[in-house]
Amino acid sequence: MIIGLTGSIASGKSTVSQMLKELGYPVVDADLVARQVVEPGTETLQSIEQAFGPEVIRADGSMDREKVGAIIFNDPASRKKLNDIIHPAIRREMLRQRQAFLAEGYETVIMDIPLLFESKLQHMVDKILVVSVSEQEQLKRLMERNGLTEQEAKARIASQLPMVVKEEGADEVLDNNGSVDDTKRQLKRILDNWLTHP
Ligand SMILES: CC(C)(COP(=O)(O)OP(=O)(O)OC[C@H]1O[C@@H](n2cnc3c(N)ncnc32)[C@H](O)[C@@H]1O)[C@@H](O)C(=O)NCCC(=O)NCCS
Ligand SMILES: Nc1ncnc2c1ncn2[C@@H]1O[C@H](COP(=O)(O)OP(=O)(O)OP(=O)(O)O)[C@@H](O)[C@H]1O
Repeated sequence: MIIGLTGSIASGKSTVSQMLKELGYPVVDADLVARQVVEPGTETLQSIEQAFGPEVIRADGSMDREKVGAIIFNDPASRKKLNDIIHPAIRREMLRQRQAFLAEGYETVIMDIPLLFESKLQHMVDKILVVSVSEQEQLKRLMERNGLTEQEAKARIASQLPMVVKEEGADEVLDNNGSVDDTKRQLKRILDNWLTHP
């Protein structure tokens, strides 16, 4: 079974993904893949430099993530430009990693994809698990984790589909407003249910 793990920014996907790894599941992590496909020397990074200018490349040849983030989270046209360049490469690499895990004999693979709904990737997975938090908790956690102002954090939240739309598209919603232990309990219950009654 291919399980799609998604949610909104700072809703707790990485926290849940870590729990899944500890339970022994293989995880394809879209945020990690997004870093791999723009490593220095890749064609994707060259295209980004052409589109956004040499100022988004650091002296060591890597992408300046802070600069690119400041541009794309505040401007939908730039976000689309970046997505059009980077998403095909991300999708190819995610499918390759998924195949590799299946070929190794894993029967369940987790695909942690923050933009699963925005990029209409529902077809890539059999079940969708949405990690959800209240708007208030999301804003607080995002500001704390990334050291962002309220305005910067709100711009990032607004660059994705509303939480409620993702919940509506989910097979199961995991409520991550409570403690990490509470989230782990919910996760185990959902997995037990899916894997015993697929
Ligand atoms: C803009 C970038 C450089 C900012 O890097 P940074 O290290 O600050 O953030 P990180 O990559 O860890 O992403 C954090 C979260 O931001 C959100 N996010 C990232 N990119 C996007 C996007 N294009 N649109 C909406 N939300 C996004 C996701 O929820 C993601 O989990 C980076 O996010 C990026 O390269 N984005 C484009 C690739 C992409 O769409 N990644 C999302 C997973 S497919
Ligand atoms: N149940 C919880 N209680 C308290 N803090 C939490 C809980 N779950 C996650 N956090 C914290 O909230 C922040 C966001 O969580 P996490 O990084 O897992 O979110 P994410 O959905 O992966 O974010 P992103 O979309 O940016 O990759 C982190 O600092 C994390 O430690």
